[in-house]
Amino acid sequence: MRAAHTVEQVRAAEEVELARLPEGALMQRAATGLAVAIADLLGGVYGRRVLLLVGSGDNGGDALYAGAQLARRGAAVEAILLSEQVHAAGLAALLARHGRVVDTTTATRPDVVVDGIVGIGGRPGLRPNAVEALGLFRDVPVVAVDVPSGVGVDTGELDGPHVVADLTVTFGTHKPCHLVDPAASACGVVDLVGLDLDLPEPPIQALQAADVAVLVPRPDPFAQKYTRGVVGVRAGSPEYTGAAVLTTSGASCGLAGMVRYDGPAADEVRARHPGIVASVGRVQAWVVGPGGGDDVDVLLAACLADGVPVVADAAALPHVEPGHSRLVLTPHAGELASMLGTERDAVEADQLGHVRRAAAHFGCTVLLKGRHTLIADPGGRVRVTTSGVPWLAVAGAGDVLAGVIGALLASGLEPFDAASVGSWLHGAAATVAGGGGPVTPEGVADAVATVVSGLTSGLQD
Ligand SMILES: NC(=O)C1=CN([C@@H]2O[C@H](COP(=O)(O)OP(=O)(O)OC[C@H]3O[C@@H](n4cnc5c(N)ncnc54)[C@H](OP(=O)(O)O)[C@@H]3O)[C@@H](O)[C@H]2O)[C@@H](O)CC1
Ligand SMILES: [K+]
Repeated sequence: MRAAHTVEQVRAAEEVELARLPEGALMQRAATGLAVAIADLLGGVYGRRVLLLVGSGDNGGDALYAGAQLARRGAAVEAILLSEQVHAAGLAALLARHGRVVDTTTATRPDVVVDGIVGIGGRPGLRPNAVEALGLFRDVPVVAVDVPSGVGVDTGELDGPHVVADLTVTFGTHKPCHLVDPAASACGVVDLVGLDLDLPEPPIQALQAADVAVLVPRPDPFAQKYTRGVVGVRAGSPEYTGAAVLTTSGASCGLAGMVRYDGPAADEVRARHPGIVASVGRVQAWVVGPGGGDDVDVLLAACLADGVPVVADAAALPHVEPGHSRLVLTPHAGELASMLGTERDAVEADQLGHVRRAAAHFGCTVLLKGRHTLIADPGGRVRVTTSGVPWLAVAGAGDVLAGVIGALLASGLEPFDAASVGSWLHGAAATVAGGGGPVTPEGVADAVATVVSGLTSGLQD
């Protein structure tokens, strides 16, 4: 599990550790991890040129100490000081190793720029002198210390100028900005240097393959199709039969024991999946909405009246009312904006805030689709999916996702787990299906079983 903690949580944990350790020890640990990561990126140290951008706080201190370590190993290290006051001991360490203080007119072209402008104490945005310094060598790789300066650390928002890093070396734990877009897209690769902090339960997590392997349902030896769960799909309309085929393809990923289809595209659905039963009967979960027509409000009400968990997607979303705790809503940013009475841009700019608001308002699990899909429960807990690929942004992929989540609900997973596991599998399936290239939604649906078998093969009793 990759965990992200808020600035307040990190500060509290650091305070305990700072009181326990000799002065400066924690920062030295951070700086050493940073220096190692920079050396890895450069493929060596001796003779490399490093430019440090140093702000007024301890983030600049980390950069200065790491610079001193690199200078000791033969790098030519220069520092632009962006504040009259910088970390004095860090600066002394750098100067003692023959590092040089320069300005924007005297800096030499470096092999790497190290962003030590601000860390977790920073406010969003950058001051003009930082913007100027960052503009000096635009094509040189940037390593951000702890966070790319200027991003909203706790919110994942980008409000004003900010660093765009190739690598971010963070300390102790991830922060929300490392996982949540749009800020996560400014982090590049994120490298975590452990500090042995005693941290509380993280408010934000990103499932990893090992976590999904534990959560994914596995049939017991005496399972039969009904005990594994039946998922019902009410999707498609005479105009949109494809949505019915794709939603049932997701539902047929093999994670539930049986799929029922109730809608106008039964012939198309059965042509692709002969095992699907096209009649109404008992189900353990419903998926409703993809490609839905005029009667989608009636169908949603019928699904909810069954008292089983429901995935509401696409055309069903505008008809959802608060108060159904076993509901999973799966909007994209535009749909969520309509549901909350705001603009798409506002949702995209503050994805974490809006998904949490929606989960609290509707009192159920909400999954906001995006590059890093977010899943929130009404209590504010959030999971982030980082397994996807850009090729997954393709028409029909959302129908497949709704089907996969429906299958997981039918198999007995709780809504928050079903949504986050389904989203992770969907992303991983796109990676498998595309092999690094384009994917079709059908290909993604077919690849879910391969991903699950890869996960569970190591867990057989
Ligand atoms: N605690 C620990 O044990 C460890 C901490 N560690 C490290 O410390 C970092 C946190 O350090 P920190 O608390 O000194 O805050 P930090 O982010 O460097 O600077 C804040 C100062 O910058 C300023 N400022 C604010 N916004 C700004 C902006 N947009 N643009 C420009 N300037 C801005 C503002 O000062 P002002 O100039 O406004 O007076 C503010 O006081 C953390 O990220 C990690 O790297 C590691 O070594 C591990 C051990
Ligand atoms: K930084």
